[in-house]
Amino acid sequence: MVEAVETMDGWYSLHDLRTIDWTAWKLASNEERNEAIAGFEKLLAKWDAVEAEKNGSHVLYKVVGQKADLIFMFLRPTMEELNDIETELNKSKLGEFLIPAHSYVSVVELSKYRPAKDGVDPETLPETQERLKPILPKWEHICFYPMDRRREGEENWYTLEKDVRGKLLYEHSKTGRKYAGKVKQIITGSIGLDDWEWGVTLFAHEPLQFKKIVYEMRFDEVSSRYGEFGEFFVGNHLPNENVAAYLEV
Ligand code: VOV
Repeated sequence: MVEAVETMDGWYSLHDLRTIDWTAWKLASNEERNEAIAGFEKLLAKWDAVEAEKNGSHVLYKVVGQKADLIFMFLRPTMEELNDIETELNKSKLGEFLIPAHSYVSVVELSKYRPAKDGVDPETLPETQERLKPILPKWEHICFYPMDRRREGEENWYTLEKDVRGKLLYEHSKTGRKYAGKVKQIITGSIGLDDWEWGVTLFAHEPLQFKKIVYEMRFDEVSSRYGEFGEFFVGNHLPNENVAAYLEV
């Protein structure tokens, strides 16, 4: 019988994409706009405080292209907290000008393909815990897309033996390691949570590195034979101090 791999699961994740209703925003009075910006800055400060306490993490980027204007990624210990964040944003003044564009629910995931070293459960290691509950990098660019492992005829990931899958992912990790310092990845599992099986969130200082790593990985067997990909979203970092200028009309 083919064996599933045990996963280690960390913080829950919500990718929340919004389009700004610029027409309504321009029609709003100065007071309304100022109130919306001040309220949003308060929310950002609240989320920053959660991050400083290491009880979660978040990032905000401006999406390039027409799929959305903003992409938030929130990480929290529970799904309830993700729900609270969405609701608070929806009820906020700025929320009146935000049109939902897309969302994705998942959980930070690492898998136990490698045998335990000296009988130590990797999940107990501090470095594993740090990767399961990561403080998201605030690098200049983000790239997010969902993916599946193929389940068709001879190309069925779910009928491969675990050691074969482990070997293919090891090859994958060797390609990934070439991008150390250039691309940072957060893999979130979404089987049973959203429409695809994994979310891939990449951060880079240079957007071209997204194209390079994704292209190079297409030739790894784990992607060429077993990878299916959804819609891609890319964006540029929006630091708190630039929010007011970004929203100025
Ligand atoms: C940026 C570099 C990078 C590095 C170092 C890296 C390493 C690793 C390791 C060591 C492992 C296995 C153990 C674990 O941690 O789970 C993985 C696992 C995984 N990866 Fe990866 N990956 C990277 C990057 C990276 C990218 C760019 C993608 C998208 C693939 C593409 O073609 O567009 C990806 C996908 C995944 C997925 C979906 C999984 C889970 C697969 C599953 O079937 O269980 N990944 N990955």
